[in-house]
Amino acid sequence: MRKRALVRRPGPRLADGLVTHIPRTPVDGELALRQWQGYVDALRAEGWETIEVPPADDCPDAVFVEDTVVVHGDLAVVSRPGADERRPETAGTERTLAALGYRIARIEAPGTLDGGDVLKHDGTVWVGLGGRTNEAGLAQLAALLAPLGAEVVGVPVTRVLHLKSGVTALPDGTVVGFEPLVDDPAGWPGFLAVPEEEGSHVVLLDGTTVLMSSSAPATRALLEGRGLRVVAVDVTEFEKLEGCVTCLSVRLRG
Ligand SMILES: NC(=O)NCCC[C@H](N)C(=O)O
Repeated sequence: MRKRALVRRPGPRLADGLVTHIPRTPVDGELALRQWQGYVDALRAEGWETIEVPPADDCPDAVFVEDTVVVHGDLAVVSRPGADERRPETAGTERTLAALGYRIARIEAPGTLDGGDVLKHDGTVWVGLGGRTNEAGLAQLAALLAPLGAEVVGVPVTRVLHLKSGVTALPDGTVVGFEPLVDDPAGWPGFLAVPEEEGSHVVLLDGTTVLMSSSAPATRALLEGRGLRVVAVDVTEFEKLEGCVTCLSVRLRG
């Protein structure tokens, strides 16, 4: 399987990125660039080819490229971000995926949808509602993915920015999250509570390896105890903007 990932380098206005659920704290732009490079290097070291989406330097949050698209099979559903300021970010992602041969569809007004609200595992696609993504966005995504065999399920998200700010899935499908920030832990069969907020976010690199933030050492130990290999990266400057390891890339498989 060919493993490729879209990334987008942070722009000069990164420190002005949106914050919604946490207090604003100063972001060190130079450190952020080094951390982004470390993230890209970690993907490459694990066998992922990285493809840079052209910068969108007028958009402070453009580095969080995951929010601009949902890729399923050969279809790229270009998002319509719930925050107006982020709408111009999608054009570069669309061009990049079209050039790679993906079929393109778009979420249209009045729908809104951020890629960070979309969690996929094994044919099920959970979509977080209550923040940046609305019912119309969910309905459009469901209609676009139904022919591909995906089942789309809405879940409430009120305590964090995006669904995947609260929960992600391990390679075996176990959903992990920091319980105080998960709306309905009991709604996830086999939910595994992790001890740190930053431990909620895993990027699956292969069937036994996950990428996560080095801000969550206790969660790392927990996951290693379950037999997973963990690659940890520093993403503190992105965490200050409610970003995390998931939102810095879009993985393309196959
Ligand atoms: N998928 C994600 O978790 N994206 C993080 C986006 C953070 C950005 N500051 C925002 O508020 O849109």
